[in-house]
Amino acid sequence: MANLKYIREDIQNIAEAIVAVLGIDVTIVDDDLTRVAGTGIYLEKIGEKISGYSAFNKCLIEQIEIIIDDPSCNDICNECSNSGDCKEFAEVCCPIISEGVTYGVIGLIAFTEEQAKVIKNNKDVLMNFLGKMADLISNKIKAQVKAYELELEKKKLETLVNGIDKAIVSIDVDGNIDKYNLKFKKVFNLENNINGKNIFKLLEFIKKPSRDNFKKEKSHSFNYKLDGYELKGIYNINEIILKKELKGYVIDFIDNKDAIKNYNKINKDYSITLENIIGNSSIINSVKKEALIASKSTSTVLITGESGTGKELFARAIHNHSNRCENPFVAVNCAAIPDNLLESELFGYEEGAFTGAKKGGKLGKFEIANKGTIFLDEIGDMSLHLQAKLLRVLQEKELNKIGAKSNKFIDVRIIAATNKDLEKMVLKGTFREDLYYRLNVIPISLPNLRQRKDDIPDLIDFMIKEYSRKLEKHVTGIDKNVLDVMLEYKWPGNIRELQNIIEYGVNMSIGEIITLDVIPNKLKNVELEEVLVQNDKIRTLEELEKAEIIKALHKYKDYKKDKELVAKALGISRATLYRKLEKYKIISK
Ligand SMILES: Nc1ncnc2c1ncn2[C@@H]1O[C@H](COP(=O)(O)OP(=O)(O)OP(=O)(O)O)[C@@H](O)[C@H]1O
Repeated sequence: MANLKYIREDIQNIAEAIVAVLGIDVTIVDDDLTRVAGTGIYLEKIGEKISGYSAFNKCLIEQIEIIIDDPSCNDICNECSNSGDCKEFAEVCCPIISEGVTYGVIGLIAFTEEQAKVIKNNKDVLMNFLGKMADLISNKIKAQVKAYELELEKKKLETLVNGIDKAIVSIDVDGNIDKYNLKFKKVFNLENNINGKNIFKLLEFIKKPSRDNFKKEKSHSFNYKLDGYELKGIYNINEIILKKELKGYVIDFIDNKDAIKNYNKINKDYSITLENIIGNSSIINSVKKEALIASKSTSTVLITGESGTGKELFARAIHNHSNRCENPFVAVNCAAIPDNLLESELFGYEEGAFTGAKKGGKLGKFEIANKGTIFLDEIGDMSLHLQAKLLRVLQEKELNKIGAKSNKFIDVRIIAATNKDLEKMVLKGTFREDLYYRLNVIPISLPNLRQRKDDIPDLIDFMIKEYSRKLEKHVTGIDKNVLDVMLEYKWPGNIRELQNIIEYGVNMSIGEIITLDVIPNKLKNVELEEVLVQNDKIRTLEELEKAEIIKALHKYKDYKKDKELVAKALGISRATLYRKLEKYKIISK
């Protein structure tokens, strides 16, 4: 990227300074033998390619200095194509070299006898002088290369900073704006020229950093309002320190909505769609169809189903299929947050709403989910007081923030979920009937795993792959016996429980196949669980015998001589015990 033509002005000045001192004309050519500077008759020939000047060519190629003091008997001149017409009486030329690369040639040319005499009489001095001039030019080239590299770095940084999806600005120690990216101006609706303006005046919410307390004050929440435009988020300040001296700060800003969007993007269930929810049983397929229809509507959806059946997964898929998918999906677990905090979590509050309220107020989940979807999980656990507030939001589509003077319009799609029987709760008076009907516009009932046993093999396959990858194991499948056990088991914890068992199995497996020995006993002794649960049912003697055998196996499962102890407890021989295990198809370790 270096060429003499980029510093043409500088080298022309050098050429003219030489003529002024020596009275001999100067010409400078680049590595292409194109004249880039010249004096006397060469002034008009700048830009032309020199031809036949073989001394310059030789000087350039061989990186040597050349003096011709008598062209009539000089070998180079004799070979030169221009030898008949040459008007030169003498010449001195020197290569311009920087870091081993030749960038051109500088030469002194005598067009009169007198000038030639000066050259002849001062050969060494002139050669030395010309060498110094060539060095001067090569230093200019180095500076030009540095300036180019710096400009390139600057351009790269500018492109990088503008490509970041975050507003960024740098300021000097007094707060005067130095550099910023496009997003910074866009996010704060700022006018065109903000260079040199003071950030503490422009964005009053920014606190001037104090050096003593800098670490503690690095991050703050902010609330920015300008002509009806409002923005809330977090900003971080970082120091710019050069050679131990504070030179300024870089401030970045995260809009609360952006933060949620980004969270959603990295969350594993972000991209879940109905097609990639595992399961092909007829029951789950018809639920998927209902969910697809629900995704095209804006009405409230109520998803019911036992714990771990995939209610949140379906809620996300509905959101992702809807035309709100580019906007936030905000999940709130109503049971996990104490009632007194849930209100501010959902609806937010204004600054100064109550003692202890945060400066700048707090954004509620409903505001964050604006234009998107809010997922109210475990809605059955919401207090009656909050149920009333939620009902108002649903009816009026307006939000009344704690401490706010007026209501705010919100556009949020609600998907609620519960594993409780809301109808029963309505009858008992613990859930508002009006809210129940408002929520239950599109009901979706998720089957438990017992009702979709056909899906178990696919789910197991999917989970084995997932955990093998995560845990860096090479487990590829399960033993047929394990699958039989799993198909028999009742799965009270549904898919989440299946996930736990597979994760444990993949962890514990030594080989490629998950075998019975890494499967928890509760799965193997299905009947025992039933015996303990259904003790009021009348059973056949065979059923009773089988149950007692399982009970005994369970009791002595951790003993070394378990079969012997079981047989003894049941009052039968070991051989009879084995026969009965075979008969009742009881799997035991
Ligand atoms: N069809 C499926 N394929 C694969 N994984 C699934 C499927 N359904 C659910 N899961 C996984 O099972 C776990 C439980 O699902 P999810 O949290 O959606 O259930 P839930 O009904 O909302 O549970 P809870 O009522 O306890 O909140 C999650 O890790 C989810 O990714």
